Amino acid sequence: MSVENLEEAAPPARHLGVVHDRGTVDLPAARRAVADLLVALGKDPSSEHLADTPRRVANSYAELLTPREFQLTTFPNDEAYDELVVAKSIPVQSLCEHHLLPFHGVAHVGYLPGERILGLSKLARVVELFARDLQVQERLTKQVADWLQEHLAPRGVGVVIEAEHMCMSLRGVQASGARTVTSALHGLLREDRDTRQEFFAVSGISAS
Ligand SMILES: Nc1nc2c(ncn2[C@@H]2O[C@H](COP(=O)(O)OP(=O)(O)OP(=O)(O)O)[C@@H](O)[C@H]2O)c(=O)[nH]1
Ligand SMILES: [Zn+2]
Repeated sequence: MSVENLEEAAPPARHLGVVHDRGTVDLPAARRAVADLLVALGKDPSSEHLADTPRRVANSYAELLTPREFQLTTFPNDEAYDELVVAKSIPVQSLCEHHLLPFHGVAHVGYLPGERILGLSKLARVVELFARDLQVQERLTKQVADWLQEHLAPRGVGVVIEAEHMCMSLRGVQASGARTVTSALHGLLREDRDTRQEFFAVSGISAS
């Protein structure tokens, strides 16, 4: 089969451009601010050990706050697959907007296909899209669910995030190991008890 024929035989994929503009990081200003912070903390940013720290910290925040764009690739659900699709234990790491400290854990993202199915990697990419921001876990969970409902129009969506917050572990109450569980549901996963319980069971969450 020629290359052209192979391309013709490939399943039709639909690409939706995804741009999520939430402002840009001003790196020089961030570097200056980190140097000021070091001084405020009683440290000397001109010492050999700290000389490059403002640059590293500014770059780190820029990386953590800049979502990677991607194409939302979907395919026709030609086989009329009508059971849950769940991507389990997607690593999630984000920054708490109260303390600028990380929270990290896993996300379980599921949907009940309608007319189209989604390229599986996109479930993890949607989590990352919203995780690279200053967040609270509740908002992050809901943004992922809302976005999938809006862009994929499935018969249902479920998102569970389990995460440990460094602001709760390293400082303050120092509840190291405590994990927060949040969920957001749409469509049949919200309305139909059996479907919801199946999603929670597959995600390893007991839903009595
Ligand atoms: N709801 C929610 N709260 C969060 C999240 N991340 C951090 N927090 C909480 O945000 C709250 C901020 O409360 P404050 O009392 O203003 O901050 P604080 O004095 O540093 O509080 P402590 O952590 O209790 O010492 C804390 O209770 C954090 O645990 C999150 O994702 N969701
Ligand atoms: Zn916090």
